[in-house]
Amino acid sequence: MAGPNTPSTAILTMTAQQVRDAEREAMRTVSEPVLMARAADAIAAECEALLLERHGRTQGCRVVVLAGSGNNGGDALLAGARLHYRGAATTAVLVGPTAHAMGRGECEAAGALIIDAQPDAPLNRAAARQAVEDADLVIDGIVGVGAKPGLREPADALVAAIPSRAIVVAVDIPSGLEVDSGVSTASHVRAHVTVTFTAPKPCLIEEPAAASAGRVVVVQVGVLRR
Ligand SMILES: NC(=O)C1=CN([C@@H]2O[C@H](COP(=O)(O)OP(=O)(O)OC[C@H]3O[C@@H](n4cnc5c(N)ncnc54)[C@H](O)[C@@H]3O)[C@@H](O)[C@H]2O)[C@H](O)CC1
Ligand SMILES: [K+]
Repeated sequence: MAGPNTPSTAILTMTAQQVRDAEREAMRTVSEPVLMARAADAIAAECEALLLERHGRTQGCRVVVLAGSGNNGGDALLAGARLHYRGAATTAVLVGPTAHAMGRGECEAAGALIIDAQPDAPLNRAAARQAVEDADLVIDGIVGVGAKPGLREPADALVAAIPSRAIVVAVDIPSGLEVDSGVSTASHVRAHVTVTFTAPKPCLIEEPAAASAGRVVVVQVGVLRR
């Protein structure tokens, strides 16, 4: 609940549309891959700090990236590739009908394991589920500000399989939440930390949704608040 010194959320937050407009403006001078690389650097640094705090190392820690089709999945895949280069064992689980090309390419180049959980392939689904159950850290890149609320299959079942001991880091928002409100009725990710870009979104500030975001880290990637 807001206290006397808490600024109004209208001042603090940016809606999905406001972020999209600001991002479009920024991309007149900075390319999308550069913005995404900055986002991925920040996500990977946060994940590494969490793994060091919990396990004393990154080396050998099992990182699972749940990646949807959009740029949110791209950010998460790029972060997973960076963690793999730093000694973590990254598994990228693709939960959308397509995968972000640059993100997938960087995971492949790094040597991370890639499981496409989308086609109706029971073996892939079982392998994806096992990877999630074994994870030390899960990066939620299922959807970001481009999303409609709720989780679809296979993401829904995979999120339900995340063990309570795993650290969960959400990219931009916990997937499944309604970006611009505090409503949290649809199925969604429950994160320990949310790494968000440019400004917090309303769902990261307004209760009850905010309870699913955990600690919120706001990262400036070069998109100006307007
Ligand atoms: N704001 C910034 O400065 C930057 C943000 N970045 C990241 O980009 C995403 C937004 O990416 P976008 O491609 O526009 O959308 P999403 O990835 O959120 O999702 C689109 C994708 O998801 C499908 N979809 C929609 N709803 C659902 C659902 N409920 N379940 C499953 N799939 C769904 C839809 O069909 C599309 O295919 C932002 O959040 C940041 O992470 C930039 O990387 C850097 C700058
Ligand atoms: K997300």
